Amino acid sequence: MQVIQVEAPSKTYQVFVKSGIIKELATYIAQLEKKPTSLFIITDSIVEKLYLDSVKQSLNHLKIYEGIIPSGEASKSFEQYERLLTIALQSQLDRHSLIVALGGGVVGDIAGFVAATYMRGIRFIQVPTTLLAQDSSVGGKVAINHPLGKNMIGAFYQPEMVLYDPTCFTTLPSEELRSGFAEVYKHGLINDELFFDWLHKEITDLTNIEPIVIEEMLKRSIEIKASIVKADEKESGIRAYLNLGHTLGHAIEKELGYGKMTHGEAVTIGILFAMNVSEELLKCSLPIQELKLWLSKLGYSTELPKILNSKQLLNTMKSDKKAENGTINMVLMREIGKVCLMPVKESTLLKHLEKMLEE
Ligand SMILES: NC(=O)c1ccc[n+]([C@@H]2O[C@H](COP(=O)([O-])OP(=O)(O)OC[C@H]3O[C@@H](n4cnc5c(N)ncnc54)[C@H](O)[C@@H]3O)[C@@H](O)[C@H]2O)c1
Ligand SMILES: O=C(O)C(=O)C[C@@H](O)[C@H](O)[C@H](O)COP(=O)(O)O
Ligand SMILES: [Zn+2]
Repeated sequence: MQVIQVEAPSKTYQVFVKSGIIKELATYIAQLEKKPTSLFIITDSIVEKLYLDSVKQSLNHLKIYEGIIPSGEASKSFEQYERLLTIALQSQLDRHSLIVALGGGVVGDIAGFVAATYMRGIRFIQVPTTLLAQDSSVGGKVAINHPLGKNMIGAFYQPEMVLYDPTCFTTLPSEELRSGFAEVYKHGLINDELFFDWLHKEITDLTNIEPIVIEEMLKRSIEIKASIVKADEKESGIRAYLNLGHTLGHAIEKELGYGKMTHGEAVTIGILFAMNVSEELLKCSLPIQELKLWLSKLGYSTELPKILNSKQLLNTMKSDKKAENGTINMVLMREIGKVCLMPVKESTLLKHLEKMLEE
């Protein structure tokens, strides 16, 4: 078992990575300082069928309620948020109840936001089932989307613990593996060249990764995220680096319609875009072609979908949470492992968007 400690200023907690851990929830819940009065398991319609029974297996001595949302990004909505709160109220959850977020980033984000706001905040634990969730389950960003922008309504609210079972990856479709892996190699690009080089060498087929490599990959990726969250929990500085590729990535997700392209695949296009802009503004040379080749071999599309419109994308990018007074701030790369946050002129962005749309 790998145990990674997250020392966020507001709370210290542990991420346990262990095959089969979803069947041992009761053991971990018993370690909480105060026993929960009831559990509210929030999951989605696909994960419910695959894993809910296994999770419930060890929990039969506790009062359990369930909230199932439809699978997919469109569920990070006001409608599902209200529905979950209604179930919580009807089930008479109290301040000592515990929310269990069983699923990927969508479930983790909405369930965490329910936990953060129900009766002004009750405890929750993350039980991630996707590769992407090595990012989303750690660090306490919880949110829902607004029709006008991604993750616009949310909070910083840390879980009590994260119980991560990598055997869940065996049922993940390949596009979801790609989505998750984007947030893994992103951690290498922003913080650790050696890790990025190791990934580049080891990962040649996302559907066939040795368990030992998965374990190492999760450990290092979560350590990087934890170290950044420790230094800057509420994103007043370096936490913004975790947003590499997201200024455009989030705009792509919103413009295509939530759920049309996976988060990580949109972020990948956003990362390539940020690298193009970085080369111009920081006068650096980045291995863009090499990265594109590797990503294409892994099945990623590295092109901006042609149905998108550059001006519309730019307009959406202006409402990115890193923008200040209408100026877009982007995470740019100086070299692998070294990034910075910089204001970028609209004309520069538009030029690179148009160039990418012509490719
Ligand atoms: N809070 C954060 O710090 C943070 C970080 C990164 C991403 N995110 C958010 O996370 C979301 C994306 O998360 P995601 O990629 O996990 O998406 P997701 O939760 O929608 O899961 C992807 C798909 O896989 C299915 N699924 C989940 N686990 C499965 C399993 N083990 N086997 C088979 N199918 C399974 C789901 O039903 C869904 O259809 C986005 O909304 C993104 O904005 C948040
Ligand atoms: O944890 C963070 O900080 C991140 O930025 C991680 C991102 O991968 C994630 O997609 C996050 O939800 C984006 O946050 P947002 O503040 O840009 O909505
Ligand atoms: Zn992300």
